[in-house]
Amino acid sequence: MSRHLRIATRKSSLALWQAEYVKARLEELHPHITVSLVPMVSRGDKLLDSPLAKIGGKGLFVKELETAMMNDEADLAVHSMKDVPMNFPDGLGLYVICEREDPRDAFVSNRYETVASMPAGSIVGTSSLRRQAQLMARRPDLTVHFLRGNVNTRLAKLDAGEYDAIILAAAGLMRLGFQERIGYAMAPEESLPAGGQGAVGIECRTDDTELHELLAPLNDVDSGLRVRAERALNHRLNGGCQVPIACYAEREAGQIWLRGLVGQPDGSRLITAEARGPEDDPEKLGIAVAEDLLSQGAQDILDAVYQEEGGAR
Ligand SMILES: NCc1[nH]cc(CCC(=O)O)c1CC(=O)O
Repeated sequence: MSRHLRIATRKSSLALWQAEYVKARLEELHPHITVSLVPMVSRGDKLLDSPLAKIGGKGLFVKELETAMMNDEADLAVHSMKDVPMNFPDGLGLYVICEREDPRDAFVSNRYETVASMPAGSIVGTSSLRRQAQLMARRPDLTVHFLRGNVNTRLAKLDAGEYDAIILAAAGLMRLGFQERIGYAMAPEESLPAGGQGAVGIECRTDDTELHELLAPLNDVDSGLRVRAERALNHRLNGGCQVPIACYAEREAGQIWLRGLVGQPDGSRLITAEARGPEDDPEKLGIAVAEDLLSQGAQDILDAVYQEEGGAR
């Protein structure tokens, strides 16, 4: 079967890396197909300098790619699972979750080895309320400053001396060849990752069964089960990557072990929950852990964050 496939992708270096990765895998698996990239600018990219939390909206990074697929200008889109909303427009679906890269957060600094060794008053850059909440809970004496932009921009701002340290996803650094910049990968106990962090997913049209077959070998069962549990938790809490929700699933002794956390952005309160459940129903486990968090008052924290976003912070 010969076919030409078009991959819709954002233009950031990380998005392009991920699209090139899927292109290479597809061409290696299926010598008779050709693959090209259709790079495009998403609303999220145009707004990179403003706090995404404020301009609100999940799916800021995927909408343009979805429109391209629906208009038959592209056949598939490659996403960081962390940024993909739970629900898909009619006619599109998520068909593959690829093998997950390191899901942990990375501590990056030119001055200090660890969070613990930073003196009081040190400035840490991140724009993730999830990272901020967990950092401030441990070290209320540190100062968090806003930091957005793609991976290269963030490293450049660190190197310019604007921050004593920054925290970003290990996966993005590793994919772009910056692994030597990682001071250390933070254990889930120190910084529980965002749902889906480190995993790449592939979205395409539901009626393109020929493409579904071509994509099938890219699916990684282990990563898929874990990310499904995490996404179910996020979905139950109605959260995207702009809210202080963390969750991380591992497989252990034939079960899925899911940990979840909702944190007050200033670190004054962290709500945690965890549970183990059967591998045949990751969604049920995700919902159960989410409901445990809700029963402990997570909604109050989330409501306050949403209110802040809607306002003129
Ligand atoms: N929210 C932006 C984003 N989306 C995916 C990644 C990193 C790679 C990944 O999780 O697959 C990043 C950057 C970061 O959080 O540092």
